[in-house]
Formats: sequence, C-alpha cells, structure tokens
Amino acid sequence: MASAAARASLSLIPTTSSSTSRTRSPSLPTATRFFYSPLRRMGLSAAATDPLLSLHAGSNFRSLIKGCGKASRWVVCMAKKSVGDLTASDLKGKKVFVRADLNVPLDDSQNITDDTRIRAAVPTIKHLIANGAKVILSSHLGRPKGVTPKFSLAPLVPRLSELLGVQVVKADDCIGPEVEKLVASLPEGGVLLLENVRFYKEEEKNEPEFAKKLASLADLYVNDAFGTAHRAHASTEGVTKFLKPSVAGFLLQKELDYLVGAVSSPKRPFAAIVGGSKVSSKIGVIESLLEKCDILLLGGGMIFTFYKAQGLSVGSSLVEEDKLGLATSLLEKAKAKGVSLMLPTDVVIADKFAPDANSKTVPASAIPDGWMGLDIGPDSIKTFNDALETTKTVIWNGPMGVFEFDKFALGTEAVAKKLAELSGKGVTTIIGGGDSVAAVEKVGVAEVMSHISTGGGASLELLEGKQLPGVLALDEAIPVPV
Ligand SMILES: Nc1ncnc2c1ncn2[C@@H]1O[C@H](COP(=O)(O)OP(=O)(O)OP(=O)(O)O)[C@@H](O)[C@H]1O
Ligand SMILES: O=C(O)[C@H](O)COP(=O)(O)O
Repeated sequence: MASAAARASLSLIPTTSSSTSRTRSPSLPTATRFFYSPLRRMGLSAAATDPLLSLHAGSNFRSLIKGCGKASRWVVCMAKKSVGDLTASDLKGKKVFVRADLNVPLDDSQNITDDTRIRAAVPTIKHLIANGAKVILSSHLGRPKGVTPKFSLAPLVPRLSELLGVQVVKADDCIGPEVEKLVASLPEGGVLLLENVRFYKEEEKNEPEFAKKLASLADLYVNDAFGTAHRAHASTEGVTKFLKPSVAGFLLQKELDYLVGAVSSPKRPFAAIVGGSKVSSKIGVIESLLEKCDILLLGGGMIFTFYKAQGLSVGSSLVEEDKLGLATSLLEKAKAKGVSLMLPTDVVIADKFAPDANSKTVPASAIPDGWMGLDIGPDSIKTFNDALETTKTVIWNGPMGVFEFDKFALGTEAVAKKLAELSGKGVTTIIGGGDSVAAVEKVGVAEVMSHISTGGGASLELLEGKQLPGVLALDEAIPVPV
C-alpha cells in the first residue's frame, strides 16, 4: 500500500467542487435523433454551443434548449436526417444502399471470432426489411490491396442471415453488371451483400466516378458504419453526393448520442478514465475531456511519463521522453480547470515484459531500476473506485495495464467491474472503443454497460472533438418544434 508520503509526492490533485464553479447545462438524456443548430446565434450557454454538441447531439436538444430558459417555440435546427424519419411509403419497394461497418475479426479458418459489429448493424437492416425496402448492404473488411480472397465478405453471410431471419444473397463484386442483375432481382425485404468495397482502390481515394457507380445501384442511402465514419471514402462520404436522401442509421445515431451527447452535456459528476499505452496517442482525448469532466483517472503505460515529469524514478517503464513537458502542462491544465486528475498511487511492477515475469506491488514513487510498471496497484484501485462512487456519468478509454497478461490485468478488470456495478445503479457508463471493450468483454460485463462503442479510431476522433466526414455528409432534417 502506498504511504501518505508516497501519495503526497505524487501531488494528486484533490477533487474540487468543480460542479458548482463551472458552467453547467441541463443533462441530455439518451436521444433517438440528433441535431445541430446555430445555437450561438440564439445566445445559448457555453455548453449548449459546444461545437461538437451543436454538430452531433441528440434530439433532446429540445429539453436542453428549454432548460436554457429560451422561450422560442421553434428552433431552426440543421439536423441530420435519420432512417427513423423515413416513412413506410418512403421505403417500400425502394433500393436502399446501407453502408455498415462489418469489419469483424476472422480466424485462420475464416470463422468470425467476434460478431459484435454484425449484431450492431441488425436494427437498421431489420427496420428496412420490415418496411419493404430492398437492402443493398456494403462494407469493407480489413485493409486489402486489391482483390484479396481472405478479405471477402462471404464468411459473414451465414451469421448475417441468421440474425436477420432472411437468406442474404452475396454478390461477387460491389459494382458492375452482375451486381446490377442481382439488385434487379432483389425482392422487397430482401438483402444483397456486396463484396468488400475496398477491393477497389477508388474506395479509399473517394473517387467520384466510383461513388457514382455505387450510388447508381440504389434510390437512397443509409450510413450506419460508425466505425468507418472517420474515413472520407466513396461508400461513406462520396456516395452521398449522388444519392438523396442520405440518412443516418440507428447505430450511428446511438454512438453519437453517447459519445457526443452524453459526454458534452453529462449528468454530473462526470468521470473520464483514460488508459492505454502512450500519452501521445491520447493527448487529444485527454485535452478534450479536460474541458468537460469533473474527475480524470489516468492509468496504463502513459502514467510513467507523468511520474517522470514529476521527478519520480520509473525504472524501465514505458516513458515518452519528448512528452514530459506535455504531461506537466496537462497536470497544470487540470488544476486550472478544477478537474480532479488522479494518477495511480501504487503500481504492479515486473522484471520483464512477459506473462510469467516476477512481479510485486510498490508505491509509484518507489519503482526500482530494472523493473517496469505493468498495472495499477490495489491501493489505486481502491482510490479510483472511491472517486467513481458518486459519479453519474463515466467514460472509459484504454486499459489500466497490460491486461493481455493475467498477472497484470487486475487493474483493468477492477475498472470493468466497478463500471458494471455503477451501471446497475443507473450511472451512464460509456466504453469508448478499442482495448477497453475487449477488457469489458473478458470480464463478462459488456451487457450491463450503457454503451459500448463499435468504433476504435472513430470513437477516439469523436472524443478528441473531431468531426466525422461520414456524419457531416448526411442530409439535414426538417426543423423541429421545441
Ligand atoms: N504499463 C503499461 N506498459 C506497457 N503497455 C501497456 C501498459 N498498460 C497498458 N499497456 C498496453 O496498452 C495497450 C492498449 O493501448 P492503446 O493506446 O492501444 O489503447 P486503446 O485506446 O484501448 O486501444 P485502441 O488503440 O485499439 O483504441 C494494450 O495492449 C496494453 O497492453
Ligand atoms: O476497425 C475499424 O476501426 C474500422 O472498421 C475502420 O477500419 P480502418 O481503420 O481500416 O479504416
């Protein structure tokens, strides 16, 4: 256990009463539609005019705006149109090009090892089937250079058919006369899965001629590929220039509702937990979350750069020497903003980077030479759990340690278990993609979380405050009453 002296030497920044000292806005409950609006012109609060929120946030903007005390009965919202906005008559008999992210892991025998992304795509497709649309389903798989059989979408057909309750037809290409014939013979409620759209280099180059060929297959476009929404590719962005309407699918909406809506206007206290290997890959996320959260808990390999920046010895732990100044400035920024930034007080160290390494727990201020920190220690787990106890919203991105090795997985598993417990008490728990999703699944608590993102890079970019081209390209909805 870390001593009081060790704690002090880490200069933990104490929790502040930030929730009273900072601008607050009403919280956004989960939304089913999302809108953005020129809110600044309406003179709304800082939180309401958050550029991200104004771009992507949920329909309960209505309550947000009401909460801001504005009397306007109508707000001219530039909203993203949703597949849920389309009526049965908009869809019946229509050919709908659906871009999903079916980029699932396959083993050497081409078996799907995790079908999460297929399951996540199902609600939108089922909605279209139920409304008599003809679904032309498109996705990429992996990063093929030209036609590469091991990246074919064929292995997905049985699982997709099972989940949808219809026999999915598979095309051998994604454009061309054979595909056109299959589209022409597609019945209402039928599903045609196009071959991997990345077999054409024009996809990633977003070539208009290729996008036009994809678009020519259909009458309207639905983008439900959240995991690929950060890519301006032909099937995610280019195609929208040739297909109207171009609308958002249910998964895309849900991801935005949580990763933008719930994060930009959270129920407070709002805690963010950021881990992973390097501080350099999380700078954007940390800086962006510092603007929004009340508590920031850091773990993973990045903590050693923070320790070193504070003058501690870190043995042979992972350190980014060129980011020491940045670590110091992030600590200062947290302090200035009244965010309670907490670093682990103790760590589990190893004598080598291996699953069978010798290990022991030491105060973070006492890492011996030749040893490396691979997990947060029990004292830190307790401190983190206590800090999370009163939160109302928690977002987590990145593991607390090398969770791939059982000996160093306890910190990550403890966070997963704590979030599951909080979820059961009504706390909004958001798992922001990447390895933390794998950790939550390993612990078997995925089902109880409020939201588990299907995006790796896309969720990271959203959390960094970036705009996603696949979202920006979609049509805007009609004004909504408030
Ligand atoms: N103390 C540590 N030393 C070295 N590596 C660590 C340490 N703690 C965690 N890691 C490693 O960090 C990796 C995850 O880091 P990464 O930044 O990729 O996280 P992520 O954001 O969850 O993943 P993704 O990049 O897929 O979104 C894991 O493989 C884990 O083993
Ligand atoms: O797995 C992902 O993150 C998405 O499917 C996007 O894949 P990409 O990084 O190859 O564009």
